[in-house]
Amino acid sequence: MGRTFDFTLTATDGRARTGVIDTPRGAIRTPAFMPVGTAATVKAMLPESVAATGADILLGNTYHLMLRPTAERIARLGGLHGFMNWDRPILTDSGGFQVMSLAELRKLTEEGVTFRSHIDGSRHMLTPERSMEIQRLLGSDIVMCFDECPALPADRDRIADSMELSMRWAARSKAAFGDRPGHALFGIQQGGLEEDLRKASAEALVDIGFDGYAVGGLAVGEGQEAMFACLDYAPEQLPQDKPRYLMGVGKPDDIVGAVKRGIDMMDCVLPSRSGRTGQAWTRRGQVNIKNARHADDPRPLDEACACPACRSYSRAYLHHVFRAGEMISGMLLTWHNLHYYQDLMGRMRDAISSGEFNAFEREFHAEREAGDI
Ligand SMILES: CNc1nc2c(CCNCc3ccccc3)c3nc(N)[nH]c(=O)c3cc2[nH]1
Ligand SMILES: [Zn+2]
Repeated sequence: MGRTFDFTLTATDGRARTGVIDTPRGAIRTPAFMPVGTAATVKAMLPESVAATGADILLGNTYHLMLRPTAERIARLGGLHGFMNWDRPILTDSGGFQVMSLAELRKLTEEGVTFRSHIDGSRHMLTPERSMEIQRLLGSDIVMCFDECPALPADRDRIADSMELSMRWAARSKAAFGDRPGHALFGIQQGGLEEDLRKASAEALVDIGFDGYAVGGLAVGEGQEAMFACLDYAPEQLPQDKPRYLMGVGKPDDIVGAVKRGIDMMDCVLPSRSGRTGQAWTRRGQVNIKNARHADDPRPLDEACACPACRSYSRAYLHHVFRAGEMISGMLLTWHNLHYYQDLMGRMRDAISSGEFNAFEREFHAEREAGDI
């Protein structure tokens, strides 16, 4: 294992970029999509299957793992990589976002957030310092600052106060993180949809100094148009020589639009969560496999797809096992969706490398208009 964490840009096309993040546990090709492994598992997938889809890195979560089985237990067992049998890079979120969206009886102060577990009601506290300790115990390669992500819509004063709190927490996160060669700490930009507040947040983070920078506070109900309007300026407020990570995004067309606007990394529960409900993402749009029209269809989900579901099973079979509630249904559709997302990222990396991103984007949208899927 080397001891470095380095980002190298290999090509740009307009504002879109492609490159590689070298870490001691392996390289991350960007733009990258990171599957979410909430409770130390990418639901319905074996780790080797996640790797087979082309994922170079996956996400873990401070909030879920601190509650169960606790970070201390995972550390005693050798850390998250050994625990969940994934030896490539892991990025962990800092827990703040999940506390605000999952926990009960939350109390937010300058110090941090106290809350009750959504699992058993036990009382817990997360602070920048505790979040850094948990992520160190987990052994994650990319650590996220402890931040506050305000729900939108919110008035400007609320957004400003929240952003300033997050910047104070970013400084405390950096101080608590210390100097850990081979491990990275990412700052998280806040500021809602306010360009000047986003700028102030970016400047505060650069002053503190991070190995990468996330665009936080989006994909919280503002809608694609408002998100893209913010991405028309926010990524370029962040250092161009460091990875830019857009948190919690998104649907395939969100991802294409974000890469077009200079984003290098994304994560979303959508491909795995929707796979478990029978929603398949294909080049030609979404297919709900539970729909009766698939009951006798001998064709694969997507003729152009090389995943195990599309190579070896018919729509009729997938329709049947979903209707019957069989476990293989979620396994096959999750695998397909994660494969489709990684295939999309690979096609974008290639398009940017050959200076053909605009042609790629046109083709991407044209295929989806084709209809009849
Ligand atoms: C969906 N929209 C959205 N997600 C956001 C997240 C969470 C990103 N996903 C992490 C995750 C990890 C494991 C399991 C599940 C999720 C954010 N995280 C932080 N720290 N800050 C944000 O501003 C922020 C904004 C977001 N918007
Ligand atoms: Zn497939």
